[in-house]
Amino acid sequence: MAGSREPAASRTSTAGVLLAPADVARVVDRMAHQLIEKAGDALADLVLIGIPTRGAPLARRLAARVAAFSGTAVDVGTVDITLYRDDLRLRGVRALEDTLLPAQGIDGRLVVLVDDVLFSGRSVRAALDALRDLGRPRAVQLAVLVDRGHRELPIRADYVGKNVPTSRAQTVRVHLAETDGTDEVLVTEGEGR
Ligand SMILES: O=P(O)(O)OC[C@H]1O[C@H](OP(=O)(O)OP(=O)(O)O)[C@H](O)[C@@H]1O
Ligand SMILES: O=c1cc[nH]c(=O)[nH]1
Repeated sequence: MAGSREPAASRTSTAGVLLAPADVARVVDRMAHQLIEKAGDALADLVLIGIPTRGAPLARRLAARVAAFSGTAVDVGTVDITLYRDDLRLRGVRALEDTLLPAQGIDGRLVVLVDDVLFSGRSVRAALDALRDLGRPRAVQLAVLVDRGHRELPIRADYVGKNVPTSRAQTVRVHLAETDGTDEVLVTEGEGR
């Protein structure tokens, strides 16, 4: 019917477990294959830089899977975005995280920023600002396990594990074995991030 719309309920996810451990493993493997395919001959130049907290173990996992599938070792690192956030004053004091770069650095290389959730895009913007102080990559791309929409900046991911339609009132929680004891992605109601 002209002008008809999907009911609102079908445009958001139902609260609960969105990805179980096996799903997370499958999604990470798919992203690793996509990284290999898109990097092509530049695979040896690839550096996966995780955004703490959970982007860091995610980057290490992706690197391990890329190496397992391609036979090419991939450099990993982490970038602390704490002091680059535009909501520093709103969020209060947070401990600084590690910024760890591979020995070769990032100049002239293909850097893929890795995070667990992409929401407003402000964490990624902060990571881009932090990278600017660390070197000059040939190109920077973005890989996220979950894109939940609601961008507030012109930022999009090059690799998305799962697109999850959400309402603003919902929260997406990613748990990883390294930080939380298990792998899962949850959608919860009403935490209002
Ligand atoms: O696109 P955005 O609106 O910036 O939201 C996404 C960010 O939010 C979460 O981090 P959070 O700041 O909650 O810290 P954490 O990683 O330490 O949990 C998540 O890990 C992303 O980094
Ligand atoms: O739902 C959200 C929003 C921002 N960051 C998260 O980790 N989850």
